[in-house]
Amino acid sequence: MATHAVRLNAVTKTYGKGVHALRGVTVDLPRGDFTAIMGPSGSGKSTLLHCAAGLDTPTSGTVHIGGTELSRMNETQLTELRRDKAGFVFQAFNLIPALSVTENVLLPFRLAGTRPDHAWLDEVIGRVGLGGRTRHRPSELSGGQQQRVAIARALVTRPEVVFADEPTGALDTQTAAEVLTLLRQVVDATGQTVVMVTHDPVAASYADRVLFLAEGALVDDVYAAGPETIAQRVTALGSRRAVAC
Ligand SMILES: Nc1ncnc2c1ncn2[C@@H]1O[C@H](COP(=O)(O)OP(=O)(O)OP(=O)(O)O)[C@@H](O)[C@H]1O
Repeated sequence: MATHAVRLNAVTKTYGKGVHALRGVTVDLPRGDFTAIMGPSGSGKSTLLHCAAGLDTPTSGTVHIGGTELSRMNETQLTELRRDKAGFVFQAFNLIPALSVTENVLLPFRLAGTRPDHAWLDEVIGRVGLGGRTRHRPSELSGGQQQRVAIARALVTRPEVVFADEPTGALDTQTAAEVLTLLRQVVDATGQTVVMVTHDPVAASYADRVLFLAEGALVDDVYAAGPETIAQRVTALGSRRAVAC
């Protein structure tokens, strides 16, 4: 079995004729690791996440999720791969307003036409602390609770990896801390792999490893770092960029 959850090899992404969003990114994201991706606006964080998750296709290079290589897949195969092997958490929660908490969490099974494992469903809903709210609609929940529903939905299929794009971007500091603690617990308790894009050094400090991107290239990484160290590295990226310009 592959030791990496995700492997990128020499991944480039060029938009149109001249926007080099990724310039040859090579990185392994080991199973059971919580990785944060940081970098200035426009450095390629979301593009990297989207290429790693099969939401976008690299211009060149290869992406593996587990043992599966994505570049040879057609759109239908990629859709199935995303459904079976990836979970997604976005800044905007992306819940269906007319559905209850349980129905939102079960959505991946509804879309796939498969049966859920109800014991795991109950465990996931309990884990995110929504056991007493299963019949509520998203509008009856706080932002943090809605993001917990999205996290449960991302976990319920037992994906190879959970991709989170600014999951705390719409939350206040306290609620963000609760959501990040939850993600950390999920990684520690279940060995889940999480990859998270964030602008926030405090959010990134919950990760095992932080990757730093500048102008489409991986330029730095750090393990088990606190917010201050991470913030210093981000500042250093800014000056490196200014020098490069
Ligand atoms: N669909 C697209 N078409 C053209 N250019 C794009 C597209 N998506 C991204 N880009 C460009 O690619 C570069 C990287 O964008 P990306 O969104 O990955 O950066 P980011 O680091 O996630 O930025 P932010 O922190 O502002 O969200 C930017 O120059 C952006 O303008």
